[in-house]
Amino acid sequence: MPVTAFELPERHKYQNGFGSYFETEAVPGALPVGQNSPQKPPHGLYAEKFSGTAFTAPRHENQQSWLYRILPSCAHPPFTSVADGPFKSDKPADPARLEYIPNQPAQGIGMYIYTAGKSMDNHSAFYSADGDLLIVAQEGALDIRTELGWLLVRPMEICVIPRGVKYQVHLPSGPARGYALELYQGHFTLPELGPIGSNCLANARDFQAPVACFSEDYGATASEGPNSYTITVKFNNSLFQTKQPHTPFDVVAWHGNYYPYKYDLGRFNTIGSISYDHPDPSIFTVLSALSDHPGTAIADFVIFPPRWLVAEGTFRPPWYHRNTMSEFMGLIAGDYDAKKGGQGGFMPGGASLHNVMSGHGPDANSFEGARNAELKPTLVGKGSCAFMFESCLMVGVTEWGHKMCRKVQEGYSDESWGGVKVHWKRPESATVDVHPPN
Ligand SMILES: O=C(O)Cc1cc(O)ccc1O
Ligand SMILES: [Fe+2]
Repeated sequence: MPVTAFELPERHKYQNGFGSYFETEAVPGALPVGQNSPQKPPHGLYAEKFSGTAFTAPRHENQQSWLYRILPSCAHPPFTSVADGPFKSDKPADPARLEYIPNQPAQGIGMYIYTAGKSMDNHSAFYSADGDLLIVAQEGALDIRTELGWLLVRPMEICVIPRGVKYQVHLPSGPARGYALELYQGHFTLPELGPIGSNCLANARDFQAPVACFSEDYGATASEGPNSYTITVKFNNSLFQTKQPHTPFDVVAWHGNYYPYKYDLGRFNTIGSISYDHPDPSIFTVLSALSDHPGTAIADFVIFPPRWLVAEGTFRPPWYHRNTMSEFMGLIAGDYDAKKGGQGGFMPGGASLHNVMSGHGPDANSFEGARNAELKPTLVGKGSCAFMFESCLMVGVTEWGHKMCRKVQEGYSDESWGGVKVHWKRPESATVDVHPPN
């Protein structure tokens, strides 16, 4: 079920819809009427175009918003490199001979597990120039102040912060943990529904965009006043910083279809087999980032929410498989029916990576359980939700992910599948030709 609603502050009002064209003003009359860039925008605001696709992208893909703000984003001193940041790429000068290849636009995805113990301060903001960030909250709420307004993202909710949107994260319920997927190309879409029809899975009306909300701390010009606001940017996987005298959260009104949004996973309308066999998990896709090849995603965000299993004569958990796509899985709450938990099991906050063509499936205990289970209608995953980032790209793991995090579970393969039993019984009537001899 959806996350329980409680009284939200005024700033947490939302506009509902996916890929919609919204308009919102925190002060009446702040949006210009009938044009985007009047000679003098209302209330002395600056008009700023914010594009999420190339200007000439086809209409159905085009994403942009117009922001009406107290000062334009360009009003800041130069950025300098953050040499000791986590994405450090600075190297001392050396006499090596170098040749340069032409720059390629970033492609693909990045996957992260985050933990946070303290809120960002009111004078800090961050943005990624590399891609859109899909955040999966697992523990602790994130109250995210963005240039376009606030999003409260609680466990069992997700949000997407598009490339370039500045934001500041607060932790209203204490320490937070979760997962994120950074998409370096394109944007997320809702999956096609095909014969399912015009509703189900994630419905467009359940996506929520913020309303405009601004603060007023500014110097009269870009260079006036103490440079007390720190802006950090992730640019080509390196961090850079600048300080400016005015708040970046000064957007009084905006309109457009390029904006951050959130979604409550409890609203997902899950579809499954009502006859037999286990369908492909693509029926659980919430959001998809398409490649140029139809049906093959750069990234799919797939969830495994509580659902009724009724398939007859069927091995109900996921089958054993090797997948041409890579599968990164996480557990938001509860347990997962292919890995029943306990010692060496899949735990909330944990993750697994089954890369391209790496064989996997239920662990031996889950397999034996499901093989012998009575096939009555069963609610699986009550109070639980696993998810998967699935990609057509092979996934590399950083030094941090391999070693430095010291969280890689020893013996995972053996504990999961070392104990799978042979159930093969050769029929006595069968004649077999075993060659070469063992
Ligand atoms: O590997 C997994 O647990 C994820 C998964 C679930 C499923 O129902 C079918 C295929 C699949 O990869
Ligand atoms: Fe899988």
